[in-house]
Amino acid sequence: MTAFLSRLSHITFHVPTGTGLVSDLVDKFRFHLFAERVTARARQLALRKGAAVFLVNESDGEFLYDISPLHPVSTASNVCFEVQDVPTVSQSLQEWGCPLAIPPTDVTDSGGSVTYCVVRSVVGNISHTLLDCSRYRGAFLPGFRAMGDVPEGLRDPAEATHFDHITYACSRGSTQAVLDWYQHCFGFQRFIMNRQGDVAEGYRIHGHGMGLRLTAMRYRKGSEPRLVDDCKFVLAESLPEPGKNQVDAFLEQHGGAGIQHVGLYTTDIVSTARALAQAGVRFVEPPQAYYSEAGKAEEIRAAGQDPWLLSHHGILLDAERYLMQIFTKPIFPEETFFLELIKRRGAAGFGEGNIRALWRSVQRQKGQVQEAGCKEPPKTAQGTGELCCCQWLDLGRP
Ligand SMILES: O=C(O)C(=O)Cc1ccc(O)cc1
Repeated sequence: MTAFLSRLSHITFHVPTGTGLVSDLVDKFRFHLFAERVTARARQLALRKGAAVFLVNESDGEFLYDISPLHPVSTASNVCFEVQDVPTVSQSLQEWGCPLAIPPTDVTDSGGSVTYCVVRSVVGNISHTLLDCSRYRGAFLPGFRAMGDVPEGLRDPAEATHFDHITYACSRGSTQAVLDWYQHCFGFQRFIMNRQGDVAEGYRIHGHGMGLRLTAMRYRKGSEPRLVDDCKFVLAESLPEPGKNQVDAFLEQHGGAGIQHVGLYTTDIVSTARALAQAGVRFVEPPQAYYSEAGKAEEIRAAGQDPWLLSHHGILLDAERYLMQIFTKPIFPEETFFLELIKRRGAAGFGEGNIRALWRSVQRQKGQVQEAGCKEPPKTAQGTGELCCCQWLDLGRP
């Protein structure tokens, strides 16, 4: 029997003490710190934005609800799901040859009790904590102390409602094995991101120095596919092409496959991007050529959006039934994990059109620079002179 998941609970980071991740999440990304567990050997802090919850584990001490990954760099390494019956799920996983890193374990405090286990996935350092919280009424999990209420009522201009998707950077040639594992263990199902996608091959963006294969999957609750607003998973694999792209950079600097980015859903991407930028979040700046590509302004207007506003904030619009997205710069010193804001209007994909459009705009902008004999890097949307979209995907970097 497949181990069906009830819902995504939270995503866990492991960082050395004093990295500043918690203060960045609070001060810049406007998450609310709502629960903590502090012992002599570990500090675990839970932060929330809408239904999106991050758990930050600091130092490599004894954590509850996860293994100590002893990873050389800061990492997001655990996607935690709620399940109904941990002992049955863990037995099935073991029968399929998935060894448990932590067997079913009960933790109790005055709010009730929780049973959990941890299974290592087949992707890099990613593991999954499986939790049964049905007997728990506390703020987060047993062992955590509540830290004040999340403000309600007033609308937060930096709002985000939930995790839209989680993207894994996968090693070359591993996509099929990853899909098979998630399908077999948790009943994940592949889905086609857009009309050009292919069941066997996923969506390939290939040629002229750009090589990326994107495949999407989502989990099922019981026998039903989850609703569209539930968290989806993207497998990003780099294809052999000259030059290094963002997935290659992740694999190298992270020390193997792992969680590359998380998409936070927002209903008002312009307000959220503006509020986060004002709070100090650094976003990737697409080249101006992205917005001046033939037909782009019309496409943006046809979607009811303002081309100037989108270009001012660096928001991308993929017009295939459309979605808007904006990427932050990596949040750790390495070129590894970053966040994305995303707003969908009917589109189920992940901005594949944007990746192509960005690539074309980089090529055009490079062409203009060469024609003008210009040695300076071309200006970006916000005029800083940094060609940040190259940094984003390393699209066509010379
Ligand atoms: O657009 C998204 O959110 C994706 O998940 C697609 C994607 C995958 C890998 C990248 O390095 C950049 C973008």
